[in-house]
Amino acid sequence: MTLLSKIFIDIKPDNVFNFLMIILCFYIFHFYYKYFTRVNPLPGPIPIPLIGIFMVNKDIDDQINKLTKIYGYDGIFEFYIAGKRQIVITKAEYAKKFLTPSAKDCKIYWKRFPKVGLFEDLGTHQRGLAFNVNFNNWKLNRQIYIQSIEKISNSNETIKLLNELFEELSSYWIDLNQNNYNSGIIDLTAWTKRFLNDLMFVLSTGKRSFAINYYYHKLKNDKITQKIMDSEHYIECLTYFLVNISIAFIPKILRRFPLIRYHVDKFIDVRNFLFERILESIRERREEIEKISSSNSFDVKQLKEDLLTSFIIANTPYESHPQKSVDSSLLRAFNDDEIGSILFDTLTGSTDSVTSAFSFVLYDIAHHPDVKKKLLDEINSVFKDDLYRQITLDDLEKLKYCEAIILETLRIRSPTTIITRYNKEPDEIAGYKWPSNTSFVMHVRGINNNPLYWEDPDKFMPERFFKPQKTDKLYGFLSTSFGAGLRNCPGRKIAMTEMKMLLALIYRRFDIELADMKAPLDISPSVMAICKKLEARIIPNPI
Ligand code: HEM
Repeated sequence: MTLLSKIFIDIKPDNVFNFLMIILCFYIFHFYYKYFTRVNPLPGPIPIPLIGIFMVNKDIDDQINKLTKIYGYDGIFEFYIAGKRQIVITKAEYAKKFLTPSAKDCKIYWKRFPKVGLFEDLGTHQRGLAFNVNFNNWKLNRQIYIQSIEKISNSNETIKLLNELFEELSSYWIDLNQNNYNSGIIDLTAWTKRFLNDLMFVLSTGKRSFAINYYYHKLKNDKITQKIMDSEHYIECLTYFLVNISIAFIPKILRRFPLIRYHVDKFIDVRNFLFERILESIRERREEIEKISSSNSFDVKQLKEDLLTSFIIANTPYESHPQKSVDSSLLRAFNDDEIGSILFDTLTGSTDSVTSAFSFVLYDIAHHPDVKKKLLDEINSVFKDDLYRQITLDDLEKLKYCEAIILETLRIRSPTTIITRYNKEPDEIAGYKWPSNTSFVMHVRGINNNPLYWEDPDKFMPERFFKPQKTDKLYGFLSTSFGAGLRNCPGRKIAMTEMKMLLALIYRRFDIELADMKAPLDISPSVMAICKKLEARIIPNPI
């Protein structure tokens, strides 16, 4: 018997407890020693070791917002999340290096995360977009992504699809209304999420999913087929993944702890299920493309314009715009896992974000009758009495007030709470010199509601966007909700198209009354402000 095993056998439960207590005391001492000797001490709450400062079961965006109001007056403060120091920036001037980065700053502040724990274990940190930590690989993916998403963001086909899906949705709403389901009250967040999922599924994979169909039949207690049920399970998984994304960052050493282990395993199962569904679509589409392209009369124009097709033909002779200024060793066709990772980021990033933003928009309109009146006036002036014709791209162009409402909602409250960046090299920010790998957190609401840049920042005034804003000069765009600089949100155009279309489509034909005007927004306690539900009475306008 070795000396070591003898020692372990001799250990009694009391000794184990004492040993653990000594480690804990040591950890606490070490934590506070590092805290009190940290570089550039900034204002901020004193952290609790391991936990940091946040109540994990409460709206995190709201908690950060309260801290910003207490400590963020100078544009920079600090807080701790799970034992790690975060430098919070609430002044656009200090965030300029992330917002409008020069070529040099791009390289320094390109990283969103230093490590992406679970994704590294799954090997997906070198693929896709959102969690990719390999600069050259990300750059190529991003270039191809921008070209592909540009094609669908403002196309006539996308607008036609939105019109058609809405016809289906409104027929369900009218039927529920006629049958006085739940006294006319429906959950608008639940419907929007399913509508947007069905839309993005077609735009991404060319295939239809049946989430709105499922939801309607579920409410009516109808019999539901397996195919339709699958769409619903998929949506539940998408939301679970996004709401619980912080699980991916739990340090490896903690992942097997009894309570944590269950959540980590569930998170991986959900992620694998979503990924497998995407891989299925890729395999099907590859077969279709091979079949069509083997014909003698094949013309590239015969191929569909969805994202999946664009990724499959990227870096192949079928691609119309070959990629430039990227690492030439990467110029080969994507394999299934690479395409899967890009589509995965699209499907997880596009449904709950737009759903929540749109739920906030509906909530704000309901609480501002003057804004609602102006919105209805604009809709009436564009569509006159013709409420049933398809909305076109030209109509969308004219809906300027609609757009201003969305921007104002996103300014006041966005689904995006924070935007993170790590500096690859030591650098100076806000007059302080920071070592490399400092974690910077741009607080979206902190900048979007800062009185330095916005007149009456707490007031809901869509009209403000008809005048130039101070922020135009600072970072050249109106809202930091979609992130900033080199790594900003590539889906912002399609997100705005979806929300403008939905606003016009809904208010052209329906009136919305919130079920409880006094209720605050119902937000999940997650790093992203995901709206859980928005109950409202939806009343068809008299024809
Ligand atoms: C209102 C809706 C949306 C909001 C508020 C939003 C916000 C954001 C933010 C803040 C980021 C990080 C930006 C940064 O770090 O600077 C981001 C990244 C991203 N978003 Fe969105 N987004 C929305 C909709 C969409 C949609 C509709 C899509 C896809 C169709 C999408 C796809 C992505 C992707 C792929 C990334 C990762 C980009 C990269 O790492 O290069 N988003 N989004």
